[in-house]
Amino acid sequence: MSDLEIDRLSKRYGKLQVLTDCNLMAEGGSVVTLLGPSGCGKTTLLRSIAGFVEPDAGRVMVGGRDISMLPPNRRDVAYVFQNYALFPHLTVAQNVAYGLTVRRRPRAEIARRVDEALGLVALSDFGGRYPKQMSGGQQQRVAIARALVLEPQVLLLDEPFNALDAQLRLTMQVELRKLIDRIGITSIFVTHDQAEAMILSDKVAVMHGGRIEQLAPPLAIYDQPSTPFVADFIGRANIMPVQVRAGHTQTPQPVPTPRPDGPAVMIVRPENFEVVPGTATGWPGRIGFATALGATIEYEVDCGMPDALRVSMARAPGAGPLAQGTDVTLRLRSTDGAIVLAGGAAHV
Ligand SMILES: Nc1ncnc2c1ncn2[C@@H]1O[C@H](COP(=O)(O)OP(=O)(O)OP(=O)(O)O)[C@@H](O)[C@H]1O
Repeated sequence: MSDLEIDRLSKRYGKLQVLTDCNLMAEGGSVVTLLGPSGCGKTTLLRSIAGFVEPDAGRVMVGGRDISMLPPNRRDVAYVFQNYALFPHLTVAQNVAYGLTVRRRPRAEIARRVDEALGLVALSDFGGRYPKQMSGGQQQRVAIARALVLEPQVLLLDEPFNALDAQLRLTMQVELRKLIDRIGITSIFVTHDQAEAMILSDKVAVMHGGRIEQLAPPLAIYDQPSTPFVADFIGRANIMPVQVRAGHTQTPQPVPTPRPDGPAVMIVRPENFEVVPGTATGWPGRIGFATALGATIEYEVDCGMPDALRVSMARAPGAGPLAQGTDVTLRLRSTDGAIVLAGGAAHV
């Protein structure tokens, strides 16, 4: 159960700065997810931990030991690839045994550890099969067993569920989280799927343009995003320019904030707005789009801002949405739930 620490890691390819001053701490036995849009540097950071990429600056420490200078096979970390990378001509057991075989472990030890690893991923009876005789989810479990058999200090997983359909993906996410809890291995997981990050992670590192913009537990990121980009990437967000004066936003419902006077950005989650017909205290607007999704009703309300404001309200049994074109007022359910950040939303 070793801690993993990344200290001011940077990497550039030619003129392209791919990682800038990345800091990250994963406590022993916890799962940290690297989450961000395509090209933000997630895989490069993961590969730097594994030793497949040589950073220009910074350190990687496992259990307090600096492993930055070690080759990949001496780092005590295991890597699960997106496409499983199983050897088709080897059986499941031989695939799982591979890393131990090249390390020339005694045969009896290999047999015991392969049995244990297959047991961990609930594939004890499948050792004699070939990869092509297994489903996608089973092949992914073989790939995970092949990593775990090495008993690494750190498990690195690069979008391991990409090839699976939505239902199986969800099952595998839950299974993987339970497995990691059971064996208590520090794990770093790459995904661009925010729901996956919420399910799997103790902490999420939201990456943007080669930087880690926020590192925090998933709900803390949802409730207290540190930048408009993070707010928009995790869940849905209404992002509104506002003015702050004397500790409050100058908005129809003033929101208290410690920010100094001047321009700021207010973030309101769609479920923190409610639509009330007619005029009241709040943002006056007109319903531009309404749809009932079963459990919720979703509105887009034109309040004279560049973007319509989005609202998500619980649907009472039998109730339908208000008609498009209805004049309404948007109200905050909770001023505490509105987030006020420093001004200059240009980087959203
Ligand atoms: N070996 C390389 N040489 C040059 N540029 C590279 C190399 N590897 C990655 N890059 C560039 O670095 C940037 C980050 O790539 P990376 O694969 O880390 O992103 P990512 O966040 O994992 O993206 P995705 O979600 O699409 O896999 C991209 O612009 C990519 O083109």
